[in-house]
Amino acid sequence: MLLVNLWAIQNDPKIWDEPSKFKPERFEELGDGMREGFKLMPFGTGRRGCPGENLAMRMVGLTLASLIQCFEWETFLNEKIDMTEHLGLNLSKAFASQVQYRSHPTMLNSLSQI
Ligand code: HEM
Repeated sequence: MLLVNLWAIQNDPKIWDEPSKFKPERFEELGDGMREGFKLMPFGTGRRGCPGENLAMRMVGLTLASLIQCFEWETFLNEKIDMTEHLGLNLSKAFASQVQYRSHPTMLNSLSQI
């Protein structure tokens, strides 16, 4: 079995400018569904690459946009969210965030009909 260290590739400063910074604009020039070669492979690649990639790329954006558009989010006491990474086979946050949310006033009508 071959395990590729994607974390190392995706955090390599020789490949990415300031790899640990949140810079979504670095992907702006990529068209819909286009890849960044072998520099970014969240869905694997080749024959065993993820067949759900196109669906996932649409659903993740749609779900995130819906959550932002429909609800107002805040942390308790307005503390900053700790984005420290927990290193393991999968990358997750080291500390869970506690947030509270309420329906956005302009969305109340639509949400109450779901
Ligand atoms: C953000 C969402 C997703 C991520 C990050 C993701 C990531 C991956 C990765 C890394 C692999 C292994 C690829 C490899 O071995 O090279 C994989 C395989 C697979 N994924 Fe996804 N996936 C996602 C969503 C989905 C969805 C929505 C579906 C189906 C509707 C799906 C179905 C599959 C299947 C069936 C495989 C196994 C393919 C094979 O072994 O031939 N995935 N996925």
